[in-house]
Amino acid sequence: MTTVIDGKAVAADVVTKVRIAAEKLIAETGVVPGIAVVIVGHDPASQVYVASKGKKAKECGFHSVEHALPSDTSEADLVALVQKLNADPKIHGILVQLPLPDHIDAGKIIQTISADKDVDGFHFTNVGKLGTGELDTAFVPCTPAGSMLLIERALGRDLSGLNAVVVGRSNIVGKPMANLLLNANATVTVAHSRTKDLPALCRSADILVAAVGRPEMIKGDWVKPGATVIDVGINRLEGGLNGKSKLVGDVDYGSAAEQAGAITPVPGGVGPMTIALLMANTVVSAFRSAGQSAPRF
Ligand SMILES: Nc1nc(=O)c2c([nH]1)NC[C@@H]1CN(c3ccc(C(=O)N[C@@H](CCC(=O)O)C(=O)O)cc3)C=[N+]21
Repeated sequence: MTTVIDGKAVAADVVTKVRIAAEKLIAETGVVPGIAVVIVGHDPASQVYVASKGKKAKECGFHSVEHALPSDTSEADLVALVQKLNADPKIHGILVQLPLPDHIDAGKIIQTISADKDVDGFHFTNVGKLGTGELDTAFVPCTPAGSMLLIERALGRDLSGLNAVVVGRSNIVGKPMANLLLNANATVTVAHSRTKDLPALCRSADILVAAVGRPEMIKGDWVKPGATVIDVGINRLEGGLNGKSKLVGDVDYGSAAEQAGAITPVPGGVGPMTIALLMANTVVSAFRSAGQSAPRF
């Protein structure tokens, strides 16, 4: 029987733990975890994510601010805002929603965020700490960290001896995902558009993570029977029911679910975990700033 991994339920568990940790920190130190989300421009999908981040932050009892800037905001003005947030003692987590407009150098903005408040885990310091296994003081990117929690829950055991294949090599998902799996003792292969015989490689995976951004690319006959399949893709397709758009992953869910031992749906899989781990990283940041040992998630 295939297990459908309930990302929404696991995310709700994580959010409850975050709220309890936040209450404890507030009671013991008076420090209220604070998050700032910055969005430039009007991309409707981005606005939806930013709104749900604000809502979850309130649920966790955080101080939460949102800066919605016009699409013609200059790079210098955005740098100045990030510097102001870096210096603001009420803010423990800063997230600048990506992608940014073309006239702004996203890399420069990310490196301007203080590594201690980089709850996205994109700053070189945090990338380096993940790469060297310094997970106690790193911030790990939210989507791979959330995917890892789903994998651990689905398997309920150490990953030693298991083959993991990550399809996609982005800095945001593929590369950090590979590092996390390697840290957990899996044998990891990272595949991408130039990989030879991708279906055969995928069939070798006990853990298959799809993060390519191509709707329904990974088919059922690419999945090893019993494998754990994590679908990071969020692709909005036109022509769903009643002319509404339809959300699909990078995995062809119908055929893959027939092979997989456990599989994440889209929506309701990795997406809610991303937001939950953002809250977790923010409360951890607040604990660190108060000189307290941070909870683990
Ligand atoms: N600096 C930065 N950090 C991010 O983490 C970041 C970002 N920029 N830019 C955009 C992407 C996208 N992202 C998602 C978060 C939650 C869902 C999510 O909750 N999805 C729901 C469905 C939502 C829907 O219906 O659209 C689900 O999969 O069930 C999706 C996508 C975070 N991102």
